Parts: sequence; structure tokens; C-alpha cells
Amino acid sequence: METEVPSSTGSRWSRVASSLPVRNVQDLAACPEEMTAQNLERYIRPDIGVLVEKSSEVPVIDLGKLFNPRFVEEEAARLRFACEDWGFFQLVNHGIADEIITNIRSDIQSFFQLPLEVKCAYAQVPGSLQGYGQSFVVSEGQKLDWCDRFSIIAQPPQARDMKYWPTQPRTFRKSINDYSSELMKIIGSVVHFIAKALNIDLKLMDDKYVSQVLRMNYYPPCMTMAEKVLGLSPHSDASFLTILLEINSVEGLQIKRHNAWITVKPNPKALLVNVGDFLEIMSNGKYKSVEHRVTINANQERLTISAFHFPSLDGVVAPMTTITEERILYKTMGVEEYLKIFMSNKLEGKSALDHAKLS
Ligand SMILES: O=C(O)CCC(=O)C(=O)O
Ligand SMILES: [Fe+2]
Repeated sequence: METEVPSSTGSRWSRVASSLPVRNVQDLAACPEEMTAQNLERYIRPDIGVLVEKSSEVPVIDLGKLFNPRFVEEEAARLRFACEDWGFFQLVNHGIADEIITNIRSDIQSFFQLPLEVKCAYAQVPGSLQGYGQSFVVSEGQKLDWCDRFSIIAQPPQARDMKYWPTQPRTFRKSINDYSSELMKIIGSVVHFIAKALNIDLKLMDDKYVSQVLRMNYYPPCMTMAEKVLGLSPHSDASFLTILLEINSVEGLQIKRHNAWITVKPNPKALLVNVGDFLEIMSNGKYKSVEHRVTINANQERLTISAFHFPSLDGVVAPMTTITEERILYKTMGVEEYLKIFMSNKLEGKSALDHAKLS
């Protein structure tokens, strides 16, 4: 492996996001004899809760309609409602070529099928955010997620450590690169319509989505106690906007709504977009960064790729006084400072957003 020192932006990211090492769950789940009560103890949650609603549909937004003068007004109103009321929407007619989606799906599946040592080797990038395993493991006693993740910085081009990106499967770098670039275009369009909906100058949002971190999530099935573990603990995203692609249409994502957990039905044609903490702060709470989590299946694995879009680490995010005549509810937050709070053990059960709220 090459040992060149990654770019300074890369190492700054890694200072923000360090994690304690834990065992890979894909490996654990593949060894029935190791699925002992003792080995599973750190994953079992006493508090999963059963308030699950199945019926409600996450709003669907058609990107084609937003670009069509005949439909734009109606569709923009639906976008506004989705961001205010749900914090989530399914983006259809997004325009990414089928081939690009098919390739990223197939390469992520192949990547997670590689032997553990191979995947781990790709993760050993000194001073970089790139990593394989679980993020956010900050204390020895913490409950663990039933999930393995592989993260990389994908944008901006000068900050990514492309030379360390996996070369297996052979087409992986190209698939990641193509998918990442397409998302940058889409996010630009979505932000354009969000700025319109909020009635603010688009320029004020230009710098809010320049960085993109991709996280590929692998949730193994858990035969023995699927209903007692979580793939991902409840959280809101410390991003401006997140775009999720479900790789294999296996259910698992739940959104908190009116104090119940709503299971999102996979839609292979859609990208799932959600408002992150930075957009909540910027919109002075008008748009909501909603809590979500991932549950586990007994027999089927689930795979997804999350794309988190952020301002640059040097940036700040402040509530836009023009959006609202109401009282300012959030502090001006440095992006790096906020991410450090989000990923640190200083939360003491509070959400990172609480640190951004003015009392
Ligand atoms: O994998 C999923 O369904 C959700 C992932 C997610 O919420 C995240 O990566 O922040
Ligand atoms: Fe998330």
C-alpha cells in the first residue's frame, strides 16, 4: 500500500471522525457458533420500542416536474411541505442513468462480499476519514450497531484520497466517481428549489453542499434476535442534505414521525433525500432534520449508500434572518466544531442539535 500522507483536508476530517475499533458484524453473523449471548450482548437494545406505523407514504417529489414550467409551482409546494412536515422525501425522475445506478449497486454488493482482510486493508489509510467498520464508537460500554460501514470522502475532488479507494471490484472507483458526480448535480438542483421555496438568494446556499462523504452500509441478517438489535441507532444527520440509495430493496429504515416509527417502503426508482442538521439551523427550524434509525431482518441482508453533503470544514452555518420574522432559535455554528460535537462522547444522551439551539 502507498504511504503518502493524504491531503490536509483529509486529515482534518479524520480528526473530526475517529472511532474505537470493534468487530465486523458481517463476519460475526457469518459464524453461527459465535452468535453466543455473550458476543451479542453489546448489540442488544432494551429500548427499541414497538410503536411502528406502516401505512404512511413518504412524500414523493418528481425532479422532472420541478423543471417543467407547467408543474413547477405545484411540485415546489409539495417539496416545501415535505421539508417542513416530514424532513424526508423520495426523489423520483431524478435523471441518473440506469447504468450508473446499476453499477454502483452491483459494485457495493461485490465489495462487501470480499474477504474481511481485503476490506480492512482498504481501510488502513493513515490520517484519513476513509474507513471500514463502525463509526461513532466512542466509549467501551456503548451499545453497538448491527452494521458495517465503508466511508470515503468523495467531493471536493482535491480533498478525496482517490488513490486509496478500493480497486476491487475492478470497476468500483469508476462507479463511485460516476455516482458521486451525478449526485452533485442533483443536489445542486434540489438546493435551487429549496432556496426558492425558502425565498432566499441561491448564492447563500452555494457553499453549503461542497463536501460529500459517501458511506456504504451493510446490515447483515440477525437470525437469532433481529428484533432486539438495531442496524443504526436513532440519529439525525449532521449534514446539509443527505441522499440515500437503497441497494437491494430490503426494508429497514424507519423515520420518527408524531412519536411513532414509520417504516419506509423501499422504492427502487427513488433516491431518498433528507434534511440534515445544518439545513435545520439555516432555516431557523422551518425545515426539520428528523430522527431515523435502521432495523434488522432475520433472513435478509440490507445494503445502502448514504451521501452526506456538507459545507467546507472552515465554514459556518447560521440561521437566515430573512427566512423568518420569528425569534432566532439557533446559534451560528462552525461546521468543524459542530461535527466534533456530533461525533464525540460529549452528547450525554442529548442530540447534537440541542447544542445549536438557543435557550
Ligand atoms: O441505511 C439506511 O437506511 C440509513 C442510513 C443512515 O441513516 C445514515 O447513514 O445516516
Ligand atoms: Fe442517517
